[in-house]
Amino acid sequence: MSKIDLLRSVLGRAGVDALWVSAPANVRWLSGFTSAEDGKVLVTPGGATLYTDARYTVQAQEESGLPQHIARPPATYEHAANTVRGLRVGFEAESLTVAELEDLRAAWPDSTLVPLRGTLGGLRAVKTAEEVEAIRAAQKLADQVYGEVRPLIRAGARELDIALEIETRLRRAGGSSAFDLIVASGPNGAKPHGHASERVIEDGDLVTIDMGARLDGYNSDMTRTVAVGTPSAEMKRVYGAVLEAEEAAVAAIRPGVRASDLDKLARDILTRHGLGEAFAHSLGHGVGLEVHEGPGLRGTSQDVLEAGMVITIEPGAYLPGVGGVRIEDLVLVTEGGYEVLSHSPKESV
Ligand SMILES: CSCC[C@H](N)C(=O)N[C@@H](C)C(=O)N[C@@H](C)C(=O)O
Repeated sequence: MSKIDLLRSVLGRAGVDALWVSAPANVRWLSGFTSAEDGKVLVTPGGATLYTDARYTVQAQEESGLPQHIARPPATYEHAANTVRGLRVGFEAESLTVAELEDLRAAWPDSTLVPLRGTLGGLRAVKTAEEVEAIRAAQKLADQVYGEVRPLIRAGARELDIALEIETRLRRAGGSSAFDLIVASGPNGAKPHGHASERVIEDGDLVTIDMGARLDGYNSDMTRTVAVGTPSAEMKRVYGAVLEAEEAAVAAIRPGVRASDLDKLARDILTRHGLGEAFAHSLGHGVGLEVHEGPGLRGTSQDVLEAGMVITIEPGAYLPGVGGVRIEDLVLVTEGGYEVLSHSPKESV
């Protein structure tokens, strides 16, 4: 079944006849068109059209097999008005701006606009074999670059210099950084998203490196925390607890497991070590065309793991003024359980 047909099969359940797709990752997934600047797809019972502007005429022809219409709003909306007349048209509540919604309402007076959440995200959570290979390739590049840069993480180096080395090597290999790199040393490790600063790494620091490669549009995500010299007994204990939680959560991955149960499993372990409050975020998330996508591995998640999902498992513990630890693997859910896609070593601390 094509992706468009798969989407049509869920639109009825969502209570709409058609969908106006505006989130760049969803546009790309449906149409193959890669520009995040200007691309929309209208899916109706009888067809699907890719809308973009004249800067992307050639690119759209090269990348997408969908029929295309080149225009800028409001001409885009006026062109689509005939097609959507009398239809209930879903729109992506998480990505359409209020201004765009107002313009759609003005241009489509004879349609009913219905806000939808997660319709395409739900479909994208289970990857095709090609998508899994793309993510595997991105992670392979990340593992290679991490291995090259690991010897540079030592006392006297600045966090920024480590980040620059990683970014440069990802670029040279034809990829890019999937997100603003996290290199957080010593007390900076207490910030889960401590972006690389001018801080000079000191003897005794733990250093958290959270990095991802983006290759052909697909992302990877992995975190390692390493010791420079000998860390304090307290941070060694924290590292051991986070590693225990991470390994236990990975080992519990299989189709049918509730994402919220996995989060609880890891959280309970950290709580037993007195670090429940220090685990300040969710256990993990899906990874694909976006670094953060479905399923969500958090306490409130309704998601259930399925074979073909690619997820992260990344417990952490953050102690303000002291430091932090996060350990993250990228994992494919398989029919029989799981396959860890990230292969960078987890060092003993
Ligand atoms: C801004 S991209 C950061 C990527 C990083 N590896 C990451 O996923 N960090 C997690 C702590 C995170 O942001 N988790 C989200 C899903 C959350 O808990 O809300």
